Amino acid sequence: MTTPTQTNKNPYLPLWIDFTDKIVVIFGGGAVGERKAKRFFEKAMVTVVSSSLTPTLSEMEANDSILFIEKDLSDLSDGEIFDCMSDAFLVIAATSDSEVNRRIISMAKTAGVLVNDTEKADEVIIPSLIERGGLQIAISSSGESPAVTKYARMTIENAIDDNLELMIDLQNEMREYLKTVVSDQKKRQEILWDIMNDEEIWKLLPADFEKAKEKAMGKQN
Ligand SMILES: C[C@@]1(CC(=O)O)c2cc3[nH]c(cc4nc(cc5[nH]c(cc(n2)[C@H]1CCC(=O)O)[C@@](C)(CC(=O)O)[C@@H]5CCC(=O)O)C(CC(=O)O)=C4CCC(=O)O)c(CCC(=O)O)c3CC(=O)O
Ligand SMILES: NC(=O)C1=CN([C@@H]2O[C@H](COP(=O)(O)OP(=O)(O)OC[C@H]3O[C@@H](n4cnc5c(N)ncnc54)[C@H](O)[C@@H]3O)[C@@H](O)[C@H]2O)C=CC1
Repeated sequence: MTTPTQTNKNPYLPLWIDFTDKIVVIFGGGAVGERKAKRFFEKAMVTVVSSSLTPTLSEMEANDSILFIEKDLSDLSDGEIFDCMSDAFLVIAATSDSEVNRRIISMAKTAGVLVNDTEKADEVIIPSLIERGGLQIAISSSGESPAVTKYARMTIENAIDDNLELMIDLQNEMREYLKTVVSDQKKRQEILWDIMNDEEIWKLLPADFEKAKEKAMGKQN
């Protein structure tokens, strides 16, 4: 019998997770560990376990942006590695020693902690990310070509309207306001799309937000 999951060969799905107060433990403080630390440090609590750090990671440690545990992982027992990841929500295996990475991944799986393998697409993939205020676009090639993922990010960044963040602010204010004055959801939806498709509002946004809002307010009549 064929189930829907069996016909869909790509097993990945994106999720948006709130990382506040979550612990991310990155093993390996090289170029890749640094890129991953930059992704997470403003949202989560990041610990880097490594025998060395890049200059940028050292600076981040000095600023208390990350916690650094200086260890040669080859010298550690399984128990000691477990201790490093015991409170983690996500573990990232990013050392240049493949054997060490395999050990970390197998231990994280045993401990039931989510794990990102930087050497191949495994349980968790770290995507490319575009952020414009509340809007986030995550991109992945399911591990098939990180270069294409990066290229797609740059292409999409160039295609995004510069004023998207301002439109998000306006839409957010308008949708909250409309909920209080227009009881019919379909009508609210129509008004919001009317605002979105108004060239003049897009032009007003960077010049005069209040004027753009005035014009948007006029749409409810
Ligand atoms: C599976 C994955 C594991 C993971 O989650 O880390 C992984 C694996 C590997 N990447 C490798 C190489 C490169 N990685 C990049 C860039 C990024 N890699 C990222 C994610 C991922 N990389 C995950 C899959 C993502 C997906 O699904 O598409 C991004 C999106 C996020 C981030 O890391 O921040 C970030 C772009 C950020 C941005 O700028 O937008 C470039 C581009 C460049 O720098 O030019 C290159 C060189 C070119 C190339 O090889 O394509 C190698 C070594 C290959 C070798 O030995 O030859 C492996 C191991 C392997 O798979 O062989
Ligand atoms: N996912 C991705 O985007 C990419 C992944 N890779 C993979 O990422 C891994 C790391 O690559 P880079 O950061 O460029 O290497 P790197 O050489 O810049 O850094 C490796 C780090 O691991 C640490 N390390 C190595 N052995 C250790 C041990 N026994 N104990 C403690 N720390 C140890 C080193 O001190 C160093 O900080 C490689 O396995 C590579 O295949 C490479 C490029 C991109």
